Amino acid sequence: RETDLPPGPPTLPFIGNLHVFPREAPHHQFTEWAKQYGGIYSLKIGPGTAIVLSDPNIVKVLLEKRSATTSDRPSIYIVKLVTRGLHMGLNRYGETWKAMRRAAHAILTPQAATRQLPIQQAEAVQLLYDFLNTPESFHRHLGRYTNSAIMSVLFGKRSPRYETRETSEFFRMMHDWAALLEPGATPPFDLIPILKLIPQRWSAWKRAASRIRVMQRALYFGYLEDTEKRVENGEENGSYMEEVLARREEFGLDREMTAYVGGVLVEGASETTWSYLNSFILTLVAFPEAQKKAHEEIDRVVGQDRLATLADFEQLPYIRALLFEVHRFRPVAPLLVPHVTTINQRIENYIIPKGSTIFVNAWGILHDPELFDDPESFQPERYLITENGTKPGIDASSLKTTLTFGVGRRSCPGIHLAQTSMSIVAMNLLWAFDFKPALDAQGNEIAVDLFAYSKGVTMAPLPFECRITPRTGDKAEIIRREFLDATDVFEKFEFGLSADDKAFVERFTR
Ligand code: HEM
Repeated sequence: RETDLPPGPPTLPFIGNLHVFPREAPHHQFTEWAKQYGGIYSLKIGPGTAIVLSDPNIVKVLLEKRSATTSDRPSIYIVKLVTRGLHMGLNRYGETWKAMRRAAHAILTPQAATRQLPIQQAEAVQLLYDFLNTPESFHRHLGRYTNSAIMSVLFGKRSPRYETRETSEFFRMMHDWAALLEPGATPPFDLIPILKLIPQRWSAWKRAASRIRVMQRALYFGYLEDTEKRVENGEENGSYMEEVLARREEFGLDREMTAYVGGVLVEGASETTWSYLNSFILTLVAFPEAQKKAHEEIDRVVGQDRLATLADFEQLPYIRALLFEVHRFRPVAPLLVPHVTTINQRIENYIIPKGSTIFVNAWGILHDPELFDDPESFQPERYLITENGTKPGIDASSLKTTLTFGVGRRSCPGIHLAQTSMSIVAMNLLWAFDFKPALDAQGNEIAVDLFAYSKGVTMAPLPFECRITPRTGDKAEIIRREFLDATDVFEKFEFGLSADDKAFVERFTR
């Protein structure tokens, strides 16, 4: 380890800290090391350097104030093989990324999220309807909802069922793509470049990369062509990609870039929102007291006779606090997505060399007992006491409630859309249902496991069971009626449905 670097675990010759680098749920080990080495420490990965930040003040200085020079991403060979430099979320910081990001910003404004409220609200109604009919499949319903909602606002085309081709094929592709990106899933091409020369016929990873590339392109170009056809037929429905297509030249996007802007936004939105909403339900089941308070609040403000709308959200401080607490308690991306510095950075008395990978240990920050009272306990109230949930009386102004959406120029462009859609869904799920532990054969409650999570770069609850029941018979009736009333909104987003999709849709509207 170079003498100017922040401290870190002892290294071995050549490999540095590679032998102790955690392969599963790295945020836990990163948080343990933070206790030992502090809010900024370093890891040597062969000749390269990784810096781990667990101090919100240092995160603010390095990633926010110096965002112009800390917004690169690591160069990952397998990403290049699959996307050839077209992935906004994983691309290096450069002209292609800038053009894509410009387009994403132009369409994902808070006002645009409001314009898309009718379809978001209608998709949430279908979610309630699906929960009502087959509550045991809630995990799948959430998957359909998140994918269909983002597909509707981006490409103007919804998926009435999880089995609808666009949704099921998308999740199949994402499953394989995420598996390929997991640390350790491929040989260390980036550390030992000679491995890149292995021919495809001897390399299962290269074959997987080619297969995923084909699937990804078929989906993303397919979405785009469907939108173009709709526009040609005069069937615009205000979807965001209609605007991107119209302003393509202004944004500096060629056809490949345009298809990938849309596709990568669907990637960014689907699994994150899905995993967040699963954590939301998991915590409601695990913490009945919090659920009771949220129920009381929504009954007081919204009443029994109508669904909740975004206009109610401001009147629901406890539910807003509950949503922040879910982000804190189980952040979707506990280490965000790694950044890379493009110049040498001097910070405290250290020098971080150009090209170092920077991990923001969001998990460590949000579970730091110096910042949060009893951080392992679930307490929405903490966000009613201080704005960012930290202990009263300490100076934690560098820490924003949006940390889980990233920092600086690479922070999440979908934040407004995500917050709007998750607020609508969370309010209405609380309005409509009780969430209770599943029962075993003897009728005893089975406690949910708050630690049963996937162990990769993002964390999602492993499938769990629970009992979801409508809170009153009237509410069940209101949901059925609202679902029928949503037909008019849905129709503008239903194109090219398969025979099975059509049969499904017609069953309810006839
Ligand atoms: C619960 C919901 C979501 C969470 C927790 C989340 C979180 C994140 C995080 C942590 C990052 C990396 C930030 C960084 O590097 O500093 C990110 C990036 C990104 N997110 Fe989200 N996100 C969510 C929803 C969405 C939605 C709805 C969209 C699309 C509409 C989206 C699209 C993206 C994209 C394209 C990037 C890459 C940005 C870049 O590298 O320039 N995300 N998100």
